[in-house]
Amino acid sequence: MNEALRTREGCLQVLETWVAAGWLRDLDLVFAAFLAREVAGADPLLLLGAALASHQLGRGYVALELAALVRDPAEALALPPEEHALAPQPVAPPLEPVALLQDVTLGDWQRVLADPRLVTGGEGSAPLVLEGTRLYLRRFWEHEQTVRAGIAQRLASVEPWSAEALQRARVALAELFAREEPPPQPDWQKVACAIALRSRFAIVTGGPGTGKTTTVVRLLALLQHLALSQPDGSARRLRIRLAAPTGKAAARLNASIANAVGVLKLARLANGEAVRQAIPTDVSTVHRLLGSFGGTRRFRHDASNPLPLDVLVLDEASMVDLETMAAVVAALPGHARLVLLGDKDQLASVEAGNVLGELCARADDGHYRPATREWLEALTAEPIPATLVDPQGEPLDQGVVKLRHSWRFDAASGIGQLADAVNRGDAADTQRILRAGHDDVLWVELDDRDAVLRRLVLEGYRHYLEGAAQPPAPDAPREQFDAWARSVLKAYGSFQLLCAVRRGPYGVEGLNTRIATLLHAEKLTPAASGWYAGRPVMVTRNDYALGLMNGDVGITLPLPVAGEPGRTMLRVAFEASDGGIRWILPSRLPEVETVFAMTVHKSQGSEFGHAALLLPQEASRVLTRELVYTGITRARKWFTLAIPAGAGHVLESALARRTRQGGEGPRVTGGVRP
Ligand SMILES: Nc1ncnc2c1ncn2[C@@H]1O[C@H](COP(=O)(O)OP(=O)(O)OP(=O)(O)O)[C@@H](O)[C@H]1O
Repeated sequence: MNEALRTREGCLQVLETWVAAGWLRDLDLVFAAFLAREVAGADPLLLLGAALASHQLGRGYVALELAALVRDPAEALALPPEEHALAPQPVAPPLEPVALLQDVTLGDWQRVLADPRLVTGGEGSAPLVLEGTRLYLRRFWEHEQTVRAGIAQRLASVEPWSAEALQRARVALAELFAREEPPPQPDWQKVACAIALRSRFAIVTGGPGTGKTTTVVRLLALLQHLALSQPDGSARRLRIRLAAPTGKAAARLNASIANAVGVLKLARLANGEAVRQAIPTDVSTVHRLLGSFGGTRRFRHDASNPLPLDVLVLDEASMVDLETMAAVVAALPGHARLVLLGDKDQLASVEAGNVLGELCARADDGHYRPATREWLEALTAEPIPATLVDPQGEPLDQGVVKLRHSWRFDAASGIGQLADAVNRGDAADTQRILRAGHDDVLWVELDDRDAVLRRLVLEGYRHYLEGAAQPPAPDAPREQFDAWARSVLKAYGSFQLLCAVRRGPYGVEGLNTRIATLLHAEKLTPAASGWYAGRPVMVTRNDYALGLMNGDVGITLPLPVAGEPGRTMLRVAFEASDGGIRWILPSRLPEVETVFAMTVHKSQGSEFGHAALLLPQEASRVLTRELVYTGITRARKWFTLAIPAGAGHVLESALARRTRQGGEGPRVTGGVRP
């Protein structure tokens, strides 16, 4: 074993050099040092394991997968980080994990982890938990248990239905899905409603425009109709709440739900209008729903003070991390239904835990048991394909449904086809679609002198910047300024440049500076740095006092100063979820960055008329199939893929690499599967 692993001091020293080089967080080292102090004689390798399990959390993995670590330490830990080539180097390069761990076997790990003072299989209160070959920090193991138990309990709630109740549900479903034009068979939206009706837990996953919102509104109508028409005097209105992980996602769902409720065809349901009135359209963020205490991890609603509701719909669930999901599940009353909506193929949350991706890992193939199929066919009269039936299907499979038909992108649409090819990791098909000359998909090569980039951003941003330069008359009422800000924000939202990485010439940091300079040179903005009218900014940290969340985007605009005619002052205009405009002084916004270019990660939960994805010159670990897919699916009407000259291989390598789903890398919530 490496010399450094013979003593605790040696081990901690290596960790210190890793922290100094920016490879590990301070937190990871502090955790290992704390355990070294608290437990006399703890093995140095065990301390290393603790620091690495903590490091993995910082990377989004809820556990350290020891088998993967032994197989390939550099890949399993992403150390040394690839971007370290771009960062200033410390004087002496640190010892690399590959060298440190080269002769450490799985057996060595298992031996040192058999120290019940620090590691158990879950019992007691030791700070680490070992489950199989996965090493957890206890808190995250507990979160996994909470989610697993909450889902299992709800899935087990399948109760026999009376023939009368089944008949009422069948008729109501048929009414809700009655159409002039028959949809492709089976109608997965209808099947999804039947699946969600059967137990208290369901996931509806699907790509963009497959009708997740449409489906959930019909499901809520169905549930409310059944509850309101209970024949035995127990009729009552269900308490339904809608939530999404970010303010932006909540605002978007708010608008689409309101629209979908408005167009619901309920005339033929006995209590149709009462049902419509009983479907809420206001969507809150998960944090607001749970009642967060400022920046703390505690919530007002938890197991001891459950949420007062009967049905919770959680949209954009792919962005929900394990800790948040555990908080949601813990705060649900036992009888409540939980319905998750999201696109399983998108990037997972930045925080630890790819919950939706893990839960939907088998969704493509259904795995419905014959009894489930029978129930679905009886209720919906839709034929369930035999290929999706599996007598060995797991309980979780019975609660998951994938919508398979896009209503937004028809078969001829380039965006739909491209998203599908990327999702399958089919490089040849992706190339073919990019070159096929679709109206909605463009492929461009970036040059050294930024001529193509210039054209893209001028086309994309000119419209909103010209709007930003034409404020109402200084004495116009505030409402006019609000309306102006709303129109500028809307125009800004019609185009977005997306980056895969932060650093390097095609990383978000460098690009934002270049684009600001470029727009200023074109006289579209009054300055290229500092605060200026038209500067778009993104909040980078939750600010509970201001009510702004990480990821919120605002635009800097001049606003007249009250009582001082003719004088204006720059403010940043943010659109609130109710459509109102909030004008915030720039000096009150310490944590913001310019956002002409945005990372794909930050763009999750948003959509743009035209999205342009810029790939970097080099392949890297962060460039994955899910990232490219997420970038493409941000586009509603047009998508542009921009690749630096000579970097065609970057796309191919991204398609061949998956993030945290399946594959060889550490799995995240592998234990969630009941
Ligand atoms: N069964 C259907 N028949 C006709 N049009 C539909 C149907 N389902 C959805 N649509 C239409 O397709 C579009 C997308 O639907 P919806 O917003 O429900 O999808 P989504 O999966 O929630 O989309 P997003 O990608 O925005 O999350 C909407 O315009 C909707 O009216």
